[in-house]
Amino acid sequence: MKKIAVVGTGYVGLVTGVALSEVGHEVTCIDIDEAKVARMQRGESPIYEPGLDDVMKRNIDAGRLHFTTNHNEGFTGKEVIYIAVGTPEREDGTADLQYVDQVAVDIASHVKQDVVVVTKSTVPVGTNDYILRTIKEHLTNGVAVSIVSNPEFLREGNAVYDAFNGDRIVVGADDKWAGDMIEEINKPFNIPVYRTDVRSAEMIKYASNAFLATKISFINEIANICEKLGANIEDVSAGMGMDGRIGHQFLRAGIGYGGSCFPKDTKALTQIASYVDHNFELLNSVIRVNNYQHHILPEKAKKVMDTLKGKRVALLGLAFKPNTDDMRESPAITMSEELLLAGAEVVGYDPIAMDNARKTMPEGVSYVGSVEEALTGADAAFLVTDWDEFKALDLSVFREKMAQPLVFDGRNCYGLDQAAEAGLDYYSIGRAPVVKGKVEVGM
Ligand SMILES: NC(=O)C1=CN([C@@H]2O[C@H](COP(=O)(O)OP(=O)(O)OC[C@H]3O[C@@H](n4cnc5c(N)ncnc54)[C@H](O)[C@@H]3O)[C@@H](O)[C@H]2O)C=CC1
Ligand SMILES: O=C(O)[C@H]1O[C@H](OP(=O)(O)OP(=O)(O)OC[C@H]2O[C@@H](n3ccc(=O)[nH]c3=O)[C@H](O)[C@@H]2O)[C@H](O)[C@@H](O)[C@@H]1O
Repeated sequence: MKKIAVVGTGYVGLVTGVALSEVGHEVTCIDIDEAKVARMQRGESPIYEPGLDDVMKRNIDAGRLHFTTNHNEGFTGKEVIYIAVGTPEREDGTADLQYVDQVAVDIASHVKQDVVVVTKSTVPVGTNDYILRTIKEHLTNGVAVSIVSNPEFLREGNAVYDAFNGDRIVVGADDKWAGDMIEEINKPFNIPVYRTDVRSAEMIKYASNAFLATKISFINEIANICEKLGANIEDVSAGMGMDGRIGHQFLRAGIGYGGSCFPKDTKALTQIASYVDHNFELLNSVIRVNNYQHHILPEKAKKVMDTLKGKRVALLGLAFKPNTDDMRESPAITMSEELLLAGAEVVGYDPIAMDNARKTMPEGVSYVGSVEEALTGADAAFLVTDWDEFKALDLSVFREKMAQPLVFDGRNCYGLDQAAEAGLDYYSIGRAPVVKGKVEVGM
């Protein structure tokens, strides 16, 4: 079992540290955020992630998982250091590498023994070479350093499950012995390991996210066409997905992808391509389609309602997807900006993300503590996030609480017949509208 340091305790760093300790390694997680570290030392996860607290507490109690703000203390005696700091988007869409840069300097100033540096953060192709150069330039003693690219594929909300049941672990190493060491560390997970060189591993991460984003934009385009032609996107997706070459996953039409990674990684990949004079036309279109899709519910509402001015609109769900409190690039943000601009009164409710929503949503949105409160007196309801709580609703609540039962569903949470039976006026994605309790089949 190895002695490991993990730098950065966002989703990726914390889940990586917790998972490595769970399989028996001794792990110290380092973060510069003192409040966060204090919480983690008490066994509290700073992020909402189902199941994470339990595994975290178990390993702290077993003495295998530690947290510190001190790099020197964290790096002492460690054979392996994982980098898991953020690589956010700069204004021009490129990846901001300032945190990675800082970690490289931190490593160089503090390591006192030979070390393998493992990059978990999503970084542009060539960055690992650059990190290694930076470390070597700043080294204060003559230790040997090697670098491995080991990109992360976890999904927020499923992060603990993914850590132990992922489809593959990618190990990109140009030094075979360093790659062997990281493969060995990951053996207890029993997940297939894919070995490659550093640059290919870096590209696998961007290409995977870009491909999944492409599937989503593709199905959203098909949905928008279905709607005009009187076809049903749910049936179309199901029928397409039965082809094993296509698969069912990431064919759910909706209001476009959000979150901390697809939006930033798709833009970063178009920039990476542009450095080598390649215009990534397909991915540029994927991004454009997604931007349009974020506006699709307010656009529908503008068409159906005479005006949004003075109308009370309930937003059900604010997080970018269910089972997370992450608001980064949530479609709820663009949507509420547009509704407020059109003069609507916007009321938001989310089962988990309310605290983060208050920090990130536009000013002017008000918040309530339940679905019922959100719907009371509302002229329209927007389903933004497909939380189980909303999917399980007795649809009579819309008729009972709202000024009029007008529902715009961005996630196709309900069947058309179900909406019709409940007497809703119901507009969803890529399907026929339901008007006055009747499905308007055909064109
Ligand atoms: N969020 C996700 O689901 C996934 C993220 N990724 C990638 O993983 C990387 C990390 O993303 P998140 O976990 O969302 O990060 P995050 O942005 O939520 O957290 C990063 C953490 O690093 C800390 N930090 C910054 N500089 C530091 C330093 N010098 N020393 C110690 N700590 C430092 C910050 O205080 C913060 O707690 C990004 O490159 C992201 O693209 C990859 C797969 C999934
Ligand atoms: O690099 C990352 O950060 C991660 O990005 C995504 O994970 P995540 O953003 O947590 O969530 P997803 O479940 O992929 O959903 C992303 C967005 O796509 C949307 N989506 C997803 C699937 C679908 O069929 N339709 C659809 O609109 C979701 O609502 C959400 O807004 C990838 O799935 C992870 O493999 C990757 O590690």
